[in-house]
Amino acid sequence: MLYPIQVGGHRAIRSAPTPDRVLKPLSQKELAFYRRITAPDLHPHLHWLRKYTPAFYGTATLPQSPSAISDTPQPPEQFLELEDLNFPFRNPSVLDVKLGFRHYDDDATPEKRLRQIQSANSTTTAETGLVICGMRTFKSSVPETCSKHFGKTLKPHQLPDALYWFFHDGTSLQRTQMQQVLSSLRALRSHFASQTSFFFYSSSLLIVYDSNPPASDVRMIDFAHTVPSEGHPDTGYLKALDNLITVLETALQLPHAPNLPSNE
Ligand SMILES: Nc1ncnc2c1ncn2[C@@H]1O[C@H](COP(=O)(O)OP(=O)(O)OP(=O)(O)O)[C@@H](O)[C@H]1O
Ligand SMILES: O=P(O)(O)O[C@@H]1[C@H](O)[C@H](O)[C@@H](OP(=O)(O)O)[C@H](OP(=O)(O)O)[C@H]1O
Repeated sequence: MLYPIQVGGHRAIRSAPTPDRVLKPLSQKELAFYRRITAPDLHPHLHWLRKYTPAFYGTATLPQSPSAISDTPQPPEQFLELEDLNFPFRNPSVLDVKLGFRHYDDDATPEKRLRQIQSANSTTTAETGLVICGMRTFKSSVPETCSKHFGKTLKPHQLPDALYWFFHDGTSLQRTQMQQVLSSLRALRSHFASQTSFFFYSSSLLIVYDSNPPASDVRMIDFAHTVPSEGHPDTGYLKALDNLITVLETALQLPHAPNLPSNE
């Protein structure tokens, strides 16, 4: 069954048989990353990563859905079984924001590199290292969503407006959850600043909150292009994280509801 609260991404997440888990289509680099950070011999300097990523429960296979265009039986599909980050919340509002200025790894073909560079140059990524890949938020108990296409139409100066919109539940700005998220981002930043093990290309933060009861969570997701950095810091991700903190601080100071481009 398709997972009902997917806000970003280009491949369908599935609901897992266990209710607090999701299934994400498997990619080898993402599997390698989760195996590395859950390995018993992970260096203690990297243990913080386990707190800021979904719990990993191994791999799972599902039979392929029958194809409309072929009678030939297809091999079963493989998935990563991950903690469902929305599970603890009653009405989760969810934001997927991609961090970093470079969204391809060294294995990308020249064509893919060019596509990703052009995409970065035409969005908020080029200036801020941030691009909104999707969100859903409740306005007076009614869910509203924004696609990645909406995120791509934003100009850098509109990012605080977009976060204000995300954290406004139709009645009031959820300042407590914004402050909680800011604290989590600052804590993540302090861990991240000393890591020299990975480049997190094309990785996102999933920010989740609820109005009632007030609660929030911030996790790193999407490691399909996370690669060993062999002693080098990921300065692009760190700069993007700094910018996200500034954007959220600015959103908290906005005097009134902002004007945003229409989500058509
Ligand atoms: N562990 C999780 N718990 C809950 N929701 C999740 C989880 N992982 C992913 N999602 C949902 O699925 C979406 C897509 O996830 P993800 O970014 O990992 O996919 P992707 O297809 O690799 O993305 P991209 O197109 O950027 O490469 C997220 O925006 C989020 O809504
Ligand atoms: O968000 P956008 O602008 O749509 O860009 C896509 C996004 O970067 C995906 O992560 C990437 O898939 P992979 O993670 O599988 O590389 C996809 O590559 P693709 O065009 O090769 O599918 C891009 O098109």
